[in-house]
Amino acid sequence: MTAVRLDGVATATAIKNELTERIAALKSRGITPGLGTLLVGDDPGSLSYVAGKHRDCAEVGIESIRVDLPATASEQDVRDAIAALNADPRVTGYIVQLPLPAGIDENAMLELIDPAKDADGLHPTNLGRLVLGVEGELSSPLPCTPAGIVELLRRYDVPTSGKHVTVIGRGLTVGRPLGLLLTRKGIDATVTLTHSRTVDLAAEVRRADIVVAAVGVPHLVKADWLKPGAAVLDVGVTRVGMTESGKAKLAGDVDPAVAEVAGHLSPNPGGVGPMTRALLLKNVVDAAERL
Ligand SMILES: Nc1nc(=O)c2c([nH]1)NC[C@@H]1CN(c3ccc(C(=O)N[C@@H](CCC(=O)O)C(=O)O)cc3)C=[N+]21
Repeated sequence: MTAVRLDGVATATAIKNELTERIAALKSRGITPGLGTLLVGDDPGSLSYVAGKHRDCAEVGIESIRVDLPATASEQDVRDAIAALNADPRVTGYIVQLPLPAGIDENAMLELIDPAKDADGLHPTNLGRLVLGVEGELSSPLPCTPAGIVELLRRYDVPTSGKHVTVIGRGLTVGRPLGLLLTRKGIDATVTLTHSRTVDLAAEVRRADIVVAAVGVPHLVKADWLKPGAAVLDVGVTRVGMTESGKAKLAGDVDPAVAEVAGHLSPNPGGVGPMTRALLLKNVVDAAERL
């Protein structure tokens, strides 16, 4: 068997095309959506993700405002930058790129974000609305990677209702909110949320119809762990060296041999990463439409 490729690049392009019309409609009402990014330090991965987000904005006609602080920035510097983003009328939504350097209290910084401008859905109010299952008028931004994963499954008609999903990783940006999203009414999956203390991870993966790997352990998920035909989403990325031309060599959380057993597989790169960025743009447009 060779798995159907869950093409995140093509799907993200489709989403961006849909957003372009909504952005034009906002502009005709005099509202220009603007995405702010706050990056602290010079981690090469984070620099590359932030650059990608600004490229995406340019592509769809969202203004983008970039704030970069040096790795030596104090917590007060970060507080000040967040206050400035909250006050800046050009910024209709923004993200604080994670992780922040050691010594800066990440949770405390996330609490300072104006929930109405929280493009990542990581402010406690918005995470709380995800737990409450608030939908409609007050609907909150969803964390971008979980929303991107669910959207990728939906657009490829991979059923979730009543299906068993094993999520590997309990981090703030992926595993933990993904468990909440997948168990919402309308998505209706049964979720096993695993982590570094899980006993017999292979057994938890083996009973899954859908496996989401988001831990940053290269090639952790093996072909012989899978139920044949399962859908596999490879989210983690680890820099495992450099190519001769000086580009970073990246490895996902899923062993490439999984493609022979899985029914669907998201490549990495080219899978969930571009979807994360597309859903970030959607959060920005949603927030601007609520203005
Ligand atoms: N507050 C916050 N929100 C985030 O959403 C957030 C974050 N912090 N910190 C880091 C992680 C990681 N992340 C990625 C986004 C896009 C790609 C992506 O597009 N990757 C491309 C390849 C890399 C590239 O083109 O630069 C791909 O998978 O095809 C990867 C990783 C968002 N994150």
